[in-house]
Amino acid sequence: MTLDASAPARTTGTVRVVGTGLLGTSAALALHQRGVDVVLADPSPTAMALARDLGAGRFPGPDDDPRLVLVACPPDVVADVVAAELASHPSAVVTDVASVKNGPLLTLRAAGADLSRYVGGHPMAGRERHGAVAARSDLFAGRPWVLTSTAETRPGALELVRDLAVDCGAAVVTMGAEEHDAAVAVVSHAPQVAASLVAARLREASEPAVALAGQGLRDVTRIAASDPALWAQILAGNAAEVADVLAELRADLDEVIGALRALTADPAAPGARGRLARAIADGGSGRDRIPGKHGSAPAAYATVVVVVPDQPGELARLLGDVSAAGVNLEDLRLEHSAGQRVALAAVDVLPAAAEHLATALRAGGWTVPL
Ligand SMILES: NC(=O)c1ccc[n+]([C@@H]2O[C@H](COP(=O)([O-])OP(=O)(O)OC[C@H]3O[C@@H](n4cnc5c(N)ncnc54)[C@H](O)[C@@H]3O)[C@@H](O)[C@H]2O)c1
Ligand SMILES: O=C(O)C(=O)C[C@]1(C(=O)O)C=C[C@@H](O)C=C1
Repeated sequence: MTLDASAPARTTGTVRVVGTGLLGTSAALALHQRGVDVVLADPSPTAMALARDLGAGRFPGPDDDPRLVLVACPPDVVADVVAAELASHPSAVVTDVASVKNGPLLTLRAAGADLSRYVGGHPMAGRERHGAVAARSDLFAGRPWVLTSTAETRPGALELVRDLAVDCGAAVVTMGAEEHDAAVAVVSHAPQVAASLVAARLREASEPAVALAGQGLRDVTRIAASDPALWAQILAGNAAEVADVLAELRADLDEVIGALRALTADPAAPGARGRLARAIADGGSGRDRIPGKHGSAPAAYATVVVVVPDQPGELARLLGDVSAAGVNLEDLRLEHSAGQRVALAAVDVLPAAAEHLATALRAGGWTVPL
């Protein structure tokens, strides 16, 4: 998805982005592309220079007077950095993007920071990579961006931060910091632990076993490649909530293990198959609740599978042909099989367009298995 960079930005004045890694540089790129004056700051001169060279904004000058400061540094220093920015820019509204919200808020309140000018934030978008080089201007497009204003927040501050999030292409959701932390424990933090633990089982698997890995394993373990230092901070910052979700997960796992042990002892163990089926069905019911694009209900897309030769430019050619067929691409997944010189592209489109697309691609010389 691309943002409409030609539409005028709602954000006016200078935005100072502190922490020019993945999140900070992605927001800076989105804002700068829409004409917003973006100033970049990071204790790492390399991170700052990279962000500038990628087109995310400019270096700070002596006369900068930011209207808005976006803090995108690691969670364990976020409260200190927000407090310092509130103090150094006494007329600016300060927001942040840290994945935990209640701990930093309590620290700021205890330190006597001016909370009237602080609005906590958390875009529900990211990647398993970090640093400016992984940044993308469309990272937030269509994704929820949580804002956690408080009773102390002064009028207008929330709207200013809302405009920034909207200029980045996000859909703003407001909630309290505690409610946020409980929610992300279920939808982000416990899933990260589960993915990492599943992937960790692969360390001792034999080479022939790992070579059989298919798309299911890749889907479940993508985020296992996340940054351990960042996640240690996130999990520690939301420890009680994440522990509660994981304890429920452990109880469910114990049920499944119990059923499997019962079947090992007696292949006809009464109730065991039912418990296994329920575990899978419950997962399906949970998954069905995940919203689709723009927070809407998941659309039931049809998938057209296309064989793509493993050569430079082939995927771009396929995307060009999908577009030339007049079909909107809703999603795309690539499946590589070990030792094969082709990949399978699973092209998701609206059901009404699937047959037309398959016919058009076959006519264009693509192999589209029935
Ligand atoms: N990675 C994700 O998927 C994701 C998604 C949503 C929110 N977040 C949150 O965004 C924040 C940044 O994460 P990221 O993935 O961009 O990490 P990152 O490692 O890519 O970038 C962090 C940047 O902060 C800088 N930094 C370190 N200490 C600093 C300090 N004291 N003051 C200012 N800058 C400092 C680093 O030099 C680095 O450039 C974190 O709080 C994280 O919880 C991350
Ligand atoms: O998609 C990813 O790779 C993410 O890391 C995204 C994700 C998430 O769990 O959804 C991870 C942590 C952030 O705080 C917000 C977003």
